[in-house]
Amino acid sequence: TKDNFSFELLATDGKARAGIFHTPHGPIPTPIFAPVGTQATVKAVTPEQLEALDASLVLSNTYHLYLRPGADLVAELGGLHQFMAWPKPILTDSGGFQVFSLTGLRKIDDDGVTFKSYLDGSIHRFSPEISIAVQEKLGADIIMAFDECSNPNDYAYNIKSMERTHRWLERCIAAKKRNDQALFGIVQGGIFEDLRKASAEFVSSFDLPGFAIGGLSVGESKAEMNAILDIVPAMLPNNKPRYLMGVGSPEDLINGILRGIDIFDCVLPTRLARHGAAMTFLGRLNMNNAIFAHDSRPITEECDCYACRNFSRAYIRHLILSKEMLAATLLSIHNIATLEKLVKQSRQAIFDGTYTQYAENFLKNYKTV
Ligand SMILES: CC#C[C@H]1NC(N)=Nc2cc3[nH]c(NC)nc3cc21
Ligand SMILES: [Zn+2]
Repeated sequence: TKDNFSFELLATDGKARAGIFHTPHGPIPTPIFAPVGTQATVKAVTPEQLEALDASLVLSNTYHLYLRPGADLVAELGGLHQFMAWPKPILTDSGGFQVFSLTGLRKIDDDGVTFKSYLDGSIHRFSPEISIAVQEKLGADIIMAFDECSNPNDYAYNIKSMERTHRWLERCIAAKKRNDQALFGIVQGGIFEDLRKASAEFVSSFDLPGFAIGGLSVGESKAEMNAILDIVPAMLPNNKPRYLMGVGSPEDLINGILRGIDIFDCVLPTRLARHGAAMTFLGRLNMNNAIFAHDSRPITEECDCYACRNFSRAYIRHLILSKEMLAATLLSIHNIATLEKLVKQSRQAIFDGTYTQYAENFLKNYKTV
């Protein structure tokens, strides 16, 4: 794994960092936002459009692809990069979060979990070894440790599930066979600083190519998330990428970068798009709104994405009201472009040593819904 992956820390500005994470499928400039392609597609967006958006990392999900079409089929067809025609870096989540959040969990024990398929209710088993084997068949560049995702507020249970997640990390490391995939450990511990410290120290004790902060963006308050982010990143090795799972909105990205996070992923830009909402640096625009009926302007004047270069707000509103599929494509392109622009501007500000001002200015103008 060593020679396939390396993290170059190029600049810091306070806790904010700018770098490059080198992978077998190319470099990932950080800070970076990764669109989510749960079932081996970023919904409503083609790989060609993602390339045009300068996306450099795309996520897919082990849980979903294991259930359909099956990891063996993906491997038979050349692995995820060939299967979804995405030649750049891919990250797969381990199924840890999904089996706990998406399905009626049947049973959890120290060996693994038994769960029901969200597709047909059939019974399946996941364990650290099974998750790693599936992720090795899928072939992503970055793979995640199999962790237990517990209620972030239950102290006693968090101790138990953190211990289990730590045992499972050791089993993931032992089960790994490929050396062209980077296994990221996941720091747990809910909203509890002492547990987070214990988890960060344990996970950091392994020489892994990168580290994720899990257990956030699972319903805790922004204040609770920021309090954890005020302390955890600095507990992780400075020379490895830090990945905040499932985050987030524009303001979450800014707050995460300010606290030393390098990699983000979230379904928000594409999910909002499918519900007719456009992301802007000032907040969200609900494109269904009648105020846009005669509005010939692009979604935002400053955006140079394909949607803003070619279409008016009135046209996009028409597509939404007509339930045309192009609405989801244009708004997804725009929303992904918006988050990629945010992280690109952040990276430049970190090189310029002006990130604090950039972040303050952004948060002042941004109206959280
Ligand atoms: C507890 C825990 C945990 C983390 N564990 C794994 N494997 N994946 C995650 C995905 C997430 N998505 C969101 N929010 C949308 N929070 C996440 C947290 C995790
Ligand atoms: Zn745009």
